[in-house]
Amino acid sequence: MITSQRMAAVDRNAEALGVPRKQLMESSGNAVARAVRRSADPGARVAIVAGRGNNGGDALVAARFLDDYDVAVHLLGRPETIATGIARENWEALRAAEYDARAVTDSADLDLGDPDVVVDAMLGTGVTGALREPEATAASAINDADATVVAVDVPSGVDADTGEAAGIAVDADRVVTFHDRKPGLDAVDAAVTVADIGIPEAAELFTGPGDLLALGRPDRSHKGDFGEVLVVGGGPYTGAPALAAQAALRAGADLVRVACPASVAREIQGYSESLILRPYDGERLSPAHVGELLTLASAHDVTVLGPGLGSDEETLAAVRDFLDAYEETAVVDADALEIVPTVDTDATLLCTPHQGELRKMGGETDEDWRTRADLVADFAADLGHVLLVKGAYDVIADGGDRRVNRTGNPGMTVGGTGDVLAGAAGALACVLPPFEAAAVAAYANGRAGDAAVEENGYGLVATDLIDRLPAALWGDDE
Ligand SMILES: NC(=O)C1=CN([C@@H]2O[C@H](COP(=O)(O)OP(=O)(O)OC[C@H]3O[C@@H](n4cnc5c(N)ncnc54)[C@H](O)[C@@H]3O)[C@@H](O)[C@H]2O)[C@H](O)CC1
Ligand SMILES: [K+]
Repeated sequence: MITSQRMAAVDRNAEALGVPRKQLMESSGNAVARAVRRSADPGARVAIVAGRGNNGGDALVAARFLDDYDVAVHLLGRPETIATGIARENWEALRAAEYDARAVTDSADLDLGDPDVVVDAMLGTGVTGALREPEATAASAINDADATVVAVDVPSGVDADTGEAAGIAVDADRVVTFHDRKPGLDAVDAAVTVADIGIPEAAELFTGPGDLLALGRPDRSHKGDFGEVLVVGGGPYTGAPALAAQAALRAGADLVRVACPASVAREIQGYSESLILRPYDGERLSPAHVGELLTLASAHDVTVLGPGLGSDEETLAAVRDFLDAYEETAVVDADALEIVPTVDTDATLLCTPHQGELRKMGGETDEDWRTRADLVADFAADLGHVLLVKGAYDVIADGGDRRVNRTGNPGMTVGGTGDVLAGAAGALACVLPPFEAAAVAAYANGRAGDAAVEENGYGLVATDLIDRLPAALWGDDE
């Protein structure tokens, strides 16, 4: 099963791996032609009804694979309104090769003839709302035809994720869907074929520019309108909470506050005026502070728990008490991680251990990233939380899904890059599900580190990553 949003991400990742969309469209079109061959013998009359998007593009390709059929192509709309270059190029190829291909601008002019097969390629995963004209009239003409209806990817008018139709939808006999089954097809009464269109498995397994699409594009007037992050950190160490807080801001959080011991407040403030501190009395986090921390945390979307807290037993007892009572989303990092396996919490946790911390949590790791991915996936399933295990290849797992991040470089083993990652994950977890937030945070943190090394060579320091997070998250794709 794959949702439309994830399909778009995988599509983009495939392109970044060197498999361009036009090649995917050629494979999709070929799969559509094979479905027509399963529906009627050569010589049969095939009416292709193509929309202006890539769903239509797939069928414009299919026409070239059906020369031994009597094919007529009906493009709904003027050719210059075709939405993508790859679809337009396929239209122009049909015209240049003098296929029977006509543009229908008024649905009253749509005449399917008396086809044996109709290919429904009006709309696929790009449909929004009820079918407008001319697609709506075309859909009823298709439904009235005495023909086998082959739908491309999803019957037009059906939402690929829910299977619902906001208005009229094509009633297909067969559906050829691409790469993986769409959830909405379970609600469709048709014979569904899943066609492999040559998307490498790596496009799903490895993070890539497609994973950033889930973020949307904040308009230029302001950074991502994300949410509010509380960093609970500081004590023995003061740089860590400051790095995490600054990273959360640069990764799109609207507001970040740092809850820290009063004894180190001035030192933490010294890292940046933009930090808003909420000091609690004393030198380190202790159970006495947990009540006020829970109140403070309830005014934020996500808590980043751990940077610089230290591992004093009072502090760890406070971490346990906090997680026992907390029910929202928390990124857990550094010394706080060792509490997670034995705490029974209703909170949604995104844990960011390096391999040493993973072992301290009771997890296993391995030098080979494939083995490590299996071990981390199993441990995440036992733990019941999201794991982002840092390494040359970061492994993200939530017990179901898993992803591997390849961005980053050896320079990033320098102290503090983990705090930056935790802060970025905190901001992203305000707007994305924790698994996606972890994958995007790992990808962006590594890309920021790669950009820093590209510009300055090695000798990277954690603060070099912070300023590069916005470009890594919203910059032009690779
Ligand atoms: N993801 C993959 O790996 C591949 C997908 N392919 C095919 O691409 C379509 C998705 O294409 P897209 O251009 O994003 O959208 P559609 O063609 O489905 O529709 C967009 C098109 O339709 C118009 N539109 C939207 N809503 C309505 C409406 N309610 N009424 C009328 N018109 C509507 C919109 O304006 C656009 O013009 C996917 O399904 C696959 O078939 C690739 O080709 C192969 C790889
Ligand atoms: K369709």
